[in-house]
Amino acid sequence: MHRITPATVADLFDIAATRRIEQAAAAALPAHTLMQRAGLAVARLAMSIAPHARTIWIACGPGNNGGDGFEAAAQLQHRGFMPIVTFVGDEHRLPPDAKASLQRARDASVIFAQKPPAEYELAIDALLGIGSTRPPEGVMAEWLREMDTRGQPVLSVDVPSGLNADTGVLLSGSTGAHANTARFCVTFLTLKPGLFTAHGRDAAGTVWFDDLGVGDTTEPPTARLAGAPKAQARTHASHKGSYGDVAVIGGAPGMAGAALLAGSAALHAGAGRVFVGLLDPSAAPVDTARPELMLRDASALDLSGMTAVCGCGGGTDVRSVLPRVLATAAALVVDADALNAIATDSALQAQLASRARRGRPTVITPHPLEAARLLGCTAGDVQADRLAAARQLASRFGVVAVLKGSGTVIADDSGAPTVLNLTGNARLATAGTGDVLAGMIGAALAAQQPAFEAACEAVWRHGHIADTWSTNAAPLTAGTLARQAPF
Ligand SMILES: NC(=O)C1=CN([C@@H]2O[C@H](COP(=O)(O)OP(=O)(O)OC[C@H]3O[C@@H](n4cnc5c(N)ncnc54)[C@H](OP(=O)(O)O)[C@@H]3O)[C@@H](O)[C@H]2O)[C@@H](O)CC1
Ligand SMILES: [K+]
Repeated sequence: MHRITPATVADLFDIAATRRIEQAAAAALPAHTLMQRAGLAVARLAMSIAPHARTIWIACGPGNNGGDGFEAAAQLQHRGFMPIVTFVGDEHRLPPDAKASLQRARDASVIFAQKPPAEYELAIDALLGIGSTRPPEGVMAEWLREMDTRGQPVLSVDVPSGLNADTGVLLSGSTGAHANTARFCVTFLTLKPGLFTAHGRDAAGTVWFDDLGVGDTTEPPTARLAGAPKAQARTHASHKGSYGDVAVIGGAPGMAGAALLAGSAALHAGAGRVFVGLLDPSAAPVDTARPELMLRDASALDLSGMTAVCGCGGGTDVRSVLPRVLATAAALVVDADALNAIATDSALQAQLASRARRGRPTVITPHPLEAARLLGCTAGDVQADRLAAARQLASRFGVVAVLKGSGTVIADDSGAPTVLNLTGNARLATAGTGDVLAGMIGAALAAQQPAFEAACEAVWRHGHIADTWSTNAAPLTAGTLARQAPF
């Protein structure tokens, strides 16, 4: 069993693949072995989360997830803890593994109760796993709410109950995201994408993985965790030309700050030279705080040898420069208002899609609403399946798509597994952090990194700054974030 961190490199598998892996493994082992291993893993993690616990509430559901809970109860009872099981379901309709584990819990003299204990030190959620098909309701929903509000740590078995393990969507009725409840999840056989995006990260908390001794699989992964990027060594004899030129195009009247933030981020992320082409004709000719940034009129920049970062603070004015940017930029990051302009203009969409055919790398960085506009759907549709939405964007426009949000998704149209990013936190929920990310990706592209790798690495580093920001330090603003951009 090991803990998943932002440094973890691992494949992720959807529910269908997990079922196939489970079936193959179960067929090769004596009956009930997998569930006994799963229950033991739950008990071990429970003991390490709450070593001094006396009472442990285990809520068990009607399927094999509940079976894992019964098995954990038996194990904890043998180790001198007091597990109290509440069960919702029909004992006679339990699957065979779960039925056997229920018997083992009874044989171990585990206490079964109708209601959760008045006092407990840890709750184990074994209500629903990957077989969750609809929103939990009735007593199940009540117990999930109770776990969420009692303030004691919660350990989810396999997946938080009610969470779709493929998409990370939490079906209504369960909450799972109460900020004051410490949450843990031990997941079995495979890591599931839904644990790491949409509601998944809040609902699961700290994730542990146990392959139940099954080892590697030949199943193709659904997605992957890419881990920490390697530090980029720079040769001594390199010069500013070695790291390329970035041109930020944006900053319509009143919004110069967004373009300057992206420029600052590109600079700190190691770009050789950074130009900022402002769309505001009355903008100051120099940014005295960052004199390294070369401010220009957007229309005066020759982008043919540059990486353009287009859209930051672009307003509606960015529309007029987009045809030239899409046609001429050697490499391109399309962000914010440039994405909104493209979403409403089929000619610009065709131009964007034509870049791949011309061998020009392009990364787009939408948040869910921008993604929805590009796909002609709602933000809710995008959030309902973030991996699918990112893949659709990538294939429709021939780009690398970075779908921002909790568990940023990075997809391209090469057929390579989609990447889910594990860095970042709510410190990034402040204005301008998206501009900083666009600038960081721009710097990586300008240094000739392949677009998918550039996007994955910049997203990881951007989130890592927020993750390692000291709680005693001043709040992390976008300006500070840009200055921390590492290379
Ligand atoms: N077999 C093994 O050896 C191993 C199994 N493992 C464990 O098994 C888990 C998968 O087990 P599973 O397939 O039985 O699915 P699970 O999530 O328990 O629920 C299915 C039941 O819930 C019901 N149900 C669904 N939604 C509901 C709702 N909202 N409210 C109420 N009921 C609802 C559904 O009913 P139905 O939809 O059919 O009406 C069905 O009865 C997996 O996540 C892992 O923990 C691992 O330990 C590896 C070893
Ligand atoms: K569960």
